[in-house]
Amino acid sequence: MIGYVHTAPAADAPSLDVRGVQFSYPDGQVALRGVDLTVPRGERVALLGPNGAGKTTLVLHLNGILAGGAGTVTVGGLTVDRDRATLAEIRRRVGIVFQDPDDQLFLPTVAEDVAFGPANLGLRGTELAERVAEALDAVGMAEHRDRAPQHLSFGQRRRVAVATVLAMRPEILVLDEPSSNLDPAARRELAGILRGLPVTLLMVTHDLPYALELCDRSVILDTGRIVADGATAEILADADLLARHRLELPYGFDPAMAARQLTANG
Ligand SMILES: Nc1ncnc2c1ncn2[C@@H]1O[C@H](COP(=O)(O)OP(=O)(O)OP(=O)(O)O)[C@@H](O)[C@H]1O
Repeated sequence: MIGYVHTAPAADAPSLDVRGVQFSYPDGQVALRGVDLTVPRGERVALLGPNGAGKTTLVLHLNGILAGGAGTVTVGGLTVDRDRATLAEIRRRVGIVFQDPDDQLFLPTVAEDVAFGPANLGLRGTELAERVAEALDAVGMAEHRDRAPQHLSFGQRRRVAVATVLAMRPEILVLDEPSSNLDPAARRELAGILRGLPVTLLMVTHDLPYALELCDRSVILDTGRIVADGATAEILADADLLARHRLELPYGFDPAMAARQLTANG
C-alpha cells in the first residue's frame, strides 16, 4: 500500500498515552478540556461517564478520526498525526469496535469481512488465511466463517466485528458499549472471550457491572475531564462519586460482593 509505514511498537512504550488533549467541535461545543490518560500494555481499562462526557470524542482521537485541538496521543510510542504516512499504522494499532456491528460488516461472508483489513495491509495467501483463522478462533466463530454476517445473531455479529479488528493484531482494542443489546448468555460469553485476549483493552461502557467483570481499572470522564482514575471495585463502591457523575449501579447490585465473587472465581 502506498505510503504505508509498518513499524513495531516500542517495547517499553505504553499502549496508549494521551497528553493534554483538548477539543472543541466546529460549532464551538467544548468536548475535551485537557485529558491525560496512560494505559500500560496488557491492561484493561473501563472508560465511564455520563452522556455527553466526551467518551466518544476521546475514542475518535485515538486513531486520528478527530484531531486539531491541543495535546498529543501516542500509541505504542507512535504519535497520532493525521498528516503523516504513519496514520495507516496508527489505525492498525488502534482497533475500534463500534457499538453497531453492522457498521463493520459489509461483505458476503464472515471470513471475507475478517480478511478485509489485513488484505488492505498487503497480506495474501497462507499468511492472510492464518490471520483470519486466528482472529475467528479467538472469538469462537471459526465454524461460521463461510456464513453471511446478516444471517448471524446480533451477539455473533458483535464477535465477528471484534475479529475484524483482532485480525489487524492491534496494540489496543477499543470497544464501544460491548455489552449493549446482548442477552445475558451472549454478554457472559463475550466477557469470557475478552478476558482471554492477550491485548490491551479500553472499553467505553455504561454497564458498570461489566466494567467490574472485565477491567481492574476504571476512569471516569465528565464534561471533558478525567475526574476519577482507580481500581474499578473502589470506584463502584464510592456512591457519592457515582452520584456526582450520574453513574448508577443496577438496583440491588453490590459491587463489594461482586468483586469478592469475581476474585473467588479467579
Ligand atoms: N458532531 C458534533 N458537533 C458538535 N458537538 C458535538 C458533536 N458530537 C458530540 N458533541 C458534543 O460534545 C460533547 C461530548 O460528546 P460525546 O459524544 O463525546 O460524549 P459521550 O461521553 O460519548 O456521550 P454518550 O455516553 O452519550 O455516548 C457533548 O457536549 C456533545 O453534545
